Amino acid sequence: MHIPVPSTLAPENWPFSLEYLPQPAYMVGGAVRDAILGRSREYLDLDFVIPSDAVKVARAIARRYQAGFVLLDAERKIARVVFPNATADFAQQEGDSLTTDLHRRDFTINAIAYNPYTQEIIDPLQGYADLEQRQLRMVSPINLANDPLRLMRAYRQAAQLGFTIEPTTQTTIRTLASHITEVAAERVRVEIGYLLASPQGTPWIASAVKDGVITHFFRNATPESCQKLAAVDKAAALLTKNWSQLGIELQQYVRDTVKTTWLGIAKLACLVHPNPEVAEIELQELTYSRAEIRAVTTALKLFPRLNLTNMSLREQYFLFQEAGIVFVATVVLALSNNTPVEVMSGNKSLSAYAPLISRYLNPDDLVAHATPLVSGKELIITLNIPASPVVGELLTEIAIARAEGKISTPAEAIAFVRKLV
Ligand SMILES: Nc1ccn([C@@H]2O[C@H](COP(=O)(O)OP(=O)(O)OP(=O)(O)O)[C@@H](O)[C@H]2O)c(=O)n1
Ligand SMILES: [Mg+2]
Repeated sequence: MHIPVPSTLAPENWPFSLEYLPQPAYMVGGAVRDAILGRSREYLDLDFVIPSDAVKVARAIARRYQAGFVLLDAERKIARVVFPNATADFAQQEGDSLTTDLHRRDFTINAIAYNPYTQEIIDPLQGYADLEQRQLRMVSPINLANDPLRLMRAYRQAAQLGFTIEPTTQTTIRTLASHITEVAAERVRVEIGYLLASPQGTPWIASAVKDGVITHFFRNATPESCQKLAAVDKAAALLTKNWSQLGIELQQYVRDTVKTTWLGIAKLACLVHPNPEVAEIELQELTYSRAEIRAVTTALKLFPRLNLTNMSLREQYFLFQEAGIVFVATVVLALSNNTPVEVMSGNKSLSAYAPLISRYLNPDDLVAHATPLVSGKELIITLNIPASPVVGELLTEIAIARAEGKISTPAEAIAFVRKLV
């Protein structure tokens, strides 16, 4: 079958010139797949297969373009060149022909090659037909067993591409599910991260749970946990509709080294064991960062409190102190846990959170974003008291009294604590 070459594949769109590639050289993987699908990629990530000297080629290109160079796998000869707006991986061809190399890959849609010199698409596994049918078909069961991360990649790519998993492939994945434990935890975490971040991720996480691919990491994950994920999606959509700023925050995480968004944190909280201590162990084993683990356990601990009615200002103050920036994930979790998916469309339950959300979104709010009227040092000097935990307690009382409108100046704060000590 003749497959038209998408213009987006052309070397003019690459971050380096074709003349630096030996002949032959092939582009493979996600970039070819996505170009054929007409899918635009926010970040250019190219994969090349080169019959020999792949690492040398990569090194030469990195040098010529003053780009970053990373030797990814010395044994299999894979190197990465990092450009300002793109990454290109150069891998030595596996086996003695391109066809052999393509036969060692995970899914047929990822085993299509493009020869930039001849402008040919090479598709020995009929990946194009599967692209047209929008399905992930394994190249072979052995390939899945050889690198069991591929079991999870199936769900992740189905979610990202809006594809289905071809039935025989899915049956094979179920059979091989227990092999997922052979994979480095970090690689698993990355796949779970993609699934959590994908707008279509929830039904595919549910499939992966059902097929036994995720349950080795989250032993408590059940079909009910997956219903909670759906409720989180719905809660996030509702909150976002009413408070657009929350929508922006849900997609963000303070530290950019950490990829999990607040929405992802809320979803993780549905998958982990409900006991925060057990959850912590599960997340540690998956190599989540301390910040991510703390975010999940904090949201788990705090969300029931958001469902209390008539919280005093003092209670609200402590809630915000403990939650900090995890408030966004906590409120999503509270809304999703409190209300069944079917009735969540009514605004009744939503309005229960409105006062807290307004406080959180107002940087001048004295309950959610308390700033000190006086410092601990000032208290120690003015009141002539020793440094001790009492100072912290007094500062808290000042902050609460200020939020309650009882005091508003440093002088009033000092007078207020004099009566306390
Ligand atoms: N466990 C893996 C990882 C990758 N590949 C092959 O290597 C290619 C490039 O891998 P990668 O960049 O990780 O995935 P992509 O399919 O390119 O998807 P993405 O859009 O996430 O980059 C894949 O298309 C596939 O052919 C594989 O067979 N098995
Ligand atoms: Mg890729």
